[in-house]
Amino acid sequence: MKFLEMLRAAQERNGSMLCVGLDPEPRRFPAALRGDATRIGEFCARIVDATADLVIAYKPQIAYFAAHRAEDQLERLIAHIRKVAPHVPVILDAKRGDIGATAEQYAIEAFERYGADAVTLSPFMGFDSVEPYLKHEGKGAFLLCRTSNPGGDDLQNQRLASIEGSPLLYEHVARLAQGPWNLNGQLGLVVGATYPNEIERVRAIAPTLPLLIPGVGAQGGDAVATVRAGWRPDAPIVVNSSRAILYASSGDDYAQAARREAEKTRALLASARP
Ligand SMILES: O=c1ccn([C@@H]2O[C@H](COP(=O)(O)O)[C@@H](O)[C@H]2O)c(=O)[nH]1
Repeated sequence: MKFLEMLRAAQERNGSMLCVGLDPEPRRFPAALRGDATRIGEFCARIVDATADLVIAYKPQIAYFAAHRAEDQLERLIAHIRKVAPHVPVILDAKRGDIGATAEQYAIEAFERYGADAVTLSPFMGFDSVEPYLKHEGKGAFLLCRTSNPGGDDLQNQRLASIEGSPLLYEHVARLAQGPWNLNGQLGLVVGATYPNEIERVRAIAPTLPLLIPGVGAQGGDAVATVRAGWRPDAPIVVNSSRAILYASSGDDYAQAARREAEKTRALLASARP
């Protein structure tokens, strides 16, 4: 099944726009696991077990694994997701961007080593840095467009005077992804929940693309405004929350607490659907 089909199927089956972000930080683990980087995979697997019927996707952020030499645990975690939640797509948040030859290797890493269904990419180096990912049959790629951090303004909100209509950079990225760059029909965009007006603008430019929307929860993005701005019946929105769910409790009940927080967020997102 192609990535977008998987996403639509998971949205339907779990009635969800919520993506749980897997950003494990051993120093924030419950006492029995705290500080132990060898138990990253186990911590995340319990979160997956507790939320598999509530989510549209999982988004492991690779830095949280690589920082602790835990890439092998990430491989096993994704295999675990395949086993307990085969209907839920995995988006590897790696934000890669490099020349074509190197991008080919990054694509192999994401799709063959880890077995991810989609990956996040920086479009900054242009189309030849994105193309190698599109050659992997049925795999998805989300291009950073209007990111959730305040520093996103520095470049993404600059006007491109040399392009017809003088679009802002993030608007231009949205146009490219909706149009000429979307060779395999599996491209999406990353837009921060902290900027609902920009989500609306991106939606106007890219009406059929899936949007990956981080920034609700710990970053304070407005979940209701996000759905109102981005929801379309035929183009999934994938609203990510990581820390607010992973660390809903610092006790042994962390997985149950994560489930309750995920249920709450899923319901809030659903309540905002037009
Ligand atoms: O614009 C972006 C792109 C990616 N992220 C990533 O999403 C999660 C957010 O974590 P929270 O704990 O829910 O704040 C994290 O992995 C970021 O690297 C983003 O925040 N903004």
